[in-house]
Order: sequence, then structure tokens, then C-alpha cells
Amino acid sequence: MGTNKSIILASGSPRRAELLQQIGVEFEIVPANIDETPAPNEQAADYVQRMAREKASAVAKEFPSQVVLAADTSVIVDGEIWGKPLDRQHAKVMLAGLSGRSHQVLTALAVFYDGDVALELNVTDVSFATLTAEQIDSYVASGDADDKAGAYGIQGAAGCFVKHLNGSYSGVMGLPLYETAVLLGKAGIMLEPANE
Ligand SMILES: Cc1cn([C@H]2C[C@H](O)[C@@H](COP(=O)(O)OP(=O)(O)OP(=O)(O)O)O2)c(=O)[nH]c1=O
Repeated sequence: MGTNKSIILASGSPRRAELLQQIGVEFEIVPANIDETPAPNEQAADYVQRMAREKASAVAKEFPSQVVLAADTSVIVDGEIWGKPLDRQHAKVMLAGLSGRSHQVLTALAVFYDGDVALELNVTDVSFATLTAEQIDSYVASGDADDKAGAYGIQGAAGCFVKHLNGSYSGVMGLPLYETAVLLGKAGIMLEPANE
């Protein structure tokens, strides 16, 4: 697949870049730096959409004539918003909290184009196996939990913690590809079959 125009990915996440590349979109990376603190009593879906919109908006201000895409991923447990772990001890607490039960992963997308903004939200239910303390300790020691919402990356060793998923694998990884194509289509970026 290929596109007719290059966009800006307002993200420092290597996973998002990898996923966008997977569907043949041409892009440049300009990470956004925003305050990611949830507002008091902010609902999870509102929070991730606000974050995605603020990331895209911050970069769109610098590049007003470009199409700018941003995303935000949070893990939701009983309505609580879990972002990235603060440290490795926190990562262990998070994984113990996910063990043997299901949670939701919310990824919001925002695209700024022609002075307009469009949003999409992906909600995926993920069911975790019961994890032993040894599994949690060795996974956290590997460093893979450090920079990921909910302290796990489905695309790495934690893939074997996931018993069942209902929704979008790419959404859990940080960039739901179906919704990305829908949004880019709204912004006039059509995904085309590659002619290589
Ligand atoms: C749940 C889960 C999250 N993640 C990652 C995706 C995101 O990079 C990260 C969630 O943090 P985000 O705050 O959404 O994104 P980010 O800070 O990494 O990047 P940016 O704001 O610049 O776009 O967790 C995985 O890679 N795999 C998973 O299974």
C-alpha cells in the first residue's frame, strides 16, 4: 500500500511509527510534549481523546498546512486510567493488578487537517492469564514494561500473558490501523495499493 502525500506523526512512540509504516503511509516524526495528567473525575474515553487531540494540536500549530496524526493509549481497570509505570516497582504492581482478569485498552486518534480535527476511539478488551510472581519479576527486569501503558507490550514477551482479545491488536499496540485508515481518509489521505 502507499499514499499520495506525506503526513506528520505527532508521536515519539516507535510502535506507532512501525504500525504506520506497515500500512504504507509516508510520514515524518515530530513528537508532541504535553501535560498528560488526567483532570479530576475525567472519564477514560474523554481523557484519551483529549490527549490525542492535544498532541495533534500542539504539532499542528507548528505545521498548519500539513496533516498531523496523534494517538493516546491507556489501560483501563475498573474505570481507573493506567498510563505508563512510574518505575519498575509500580510496573510489578500494575501487572499483578492485570493478572487473571480482563481490562480494556483505549486508544484514541486525532488528525488535524485543513484547520479541522477528526477523532476516532478504539476500545479493546484484553483478558490476562494468571501470572506468577516469577513471571512478573522476570518480565519487568527485561525492561519491556518501562515505557508502556499498563506496563506491558502485547507485541513482545507479554504476548503470552494475553489469553483472549476482543477488538484491535494494533489498537493495543498504540495505533489501531482500521481507525487510522478511516481518519486519514477523512483528511484526504487515501491508502493505495503499492505499484512496486
Ligand atoms: C498496552 C500497550 C501499550 N503500548 C505502548 C504504546 C504507547 O507507546 C504507550 C502508551 O503511551 P502513550 O502516552 O499513548 O504514548 P507515548 O508517550 O509512548 O508516545 P507519544 O505520546 O509520543 O505518541 O504504550 C505498547 O507498545 N504495547 C501494548 O500492548
